[in-house]
Amino acid sequence: MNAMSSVLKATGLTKRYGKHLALADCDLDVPAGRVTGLVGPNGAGKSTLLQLACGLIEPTAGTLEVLGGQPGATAAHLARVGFVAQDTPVYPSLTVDEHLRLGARLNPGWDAGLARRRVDRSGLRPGQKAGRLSGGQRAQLALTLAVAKRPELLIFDEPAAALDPLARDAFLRDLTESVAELGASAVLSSHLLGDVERVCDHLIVLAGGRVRVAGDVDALVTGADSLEMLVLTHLKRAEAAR
Ligand SMILES: Nc1ncnc2c1ncn2[C@@H]1O[C@H](COP(=O)(O)OP(=O)(O)OP(=O)(O)O)[C@@H](O)[C@H]1O
Repeated sequence: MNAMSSVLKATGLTKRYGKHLALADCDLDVPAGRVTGLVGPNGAGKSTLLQLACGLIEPTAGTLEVLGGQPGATAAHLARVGFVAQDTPVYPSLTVDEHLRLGARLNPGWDAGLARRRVDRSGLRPGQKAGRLSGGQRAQLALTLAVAKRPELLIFDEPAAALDPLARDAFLRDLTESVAELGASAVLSSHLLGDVERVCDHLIVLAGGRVRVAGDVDALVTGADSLEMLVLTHLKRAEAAR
């Protein structure tokens, strides 16, 4: 378990695409050792925040520290973060085994045993081309590639959205187990509030590029409130304030 107190710390974080303001002056402090759910309507800025956290794009203003450093600044920092992007992209013409070999070559901390165990357990055939995998199998492969880096932080952008209920159940169980096994932290964006309620113990609600609420789920969801009611209340409030 790492001793760091924040995995993600944003101060005045702002991202513009041309004239469009995707994130506006966001302050965030995501504690280590949590599974954080990032929720919000379409276009809220969730993918933008996660891409900034992976160093795929740069902020327009403000700062974002990930694991105490600048996202994606060095190969060593990249190795500490595992990212599973929306639609869980893989290389269609490479086989499952070739993906694992590529992962081993690109990542200094690659855990070949862990990767092999996950592939066996998910029933993925080593010789199968990734382009022929089902959505659920592709998500399992993408999760394996992210986890076998043994990152300190796993970032997931709606990874389970296209999965059937059984595949989603297996994927979420796997995700939770992987985070626990690694002693890692995770940030997961999702529209599926039931999934968030099941796996997350910290919550960020984004709407219109602004942080509407952030905190531990236990502290935020009190009394008769459910996580779904809490999120809906904040989203309706944000909508009314537009
Ligand atoms: N590369 C880009 N160029 C221009 N505008 C962009 C770009 N990427 C995102 N946007 C805009 O920024 C805003 C935030 O987009 P983002 O993808 O971060 O939202 P999101 O919360 O992930 O949405 P969804 O739930 O639909 O995936 C949207 O209005 C979107 O149209």
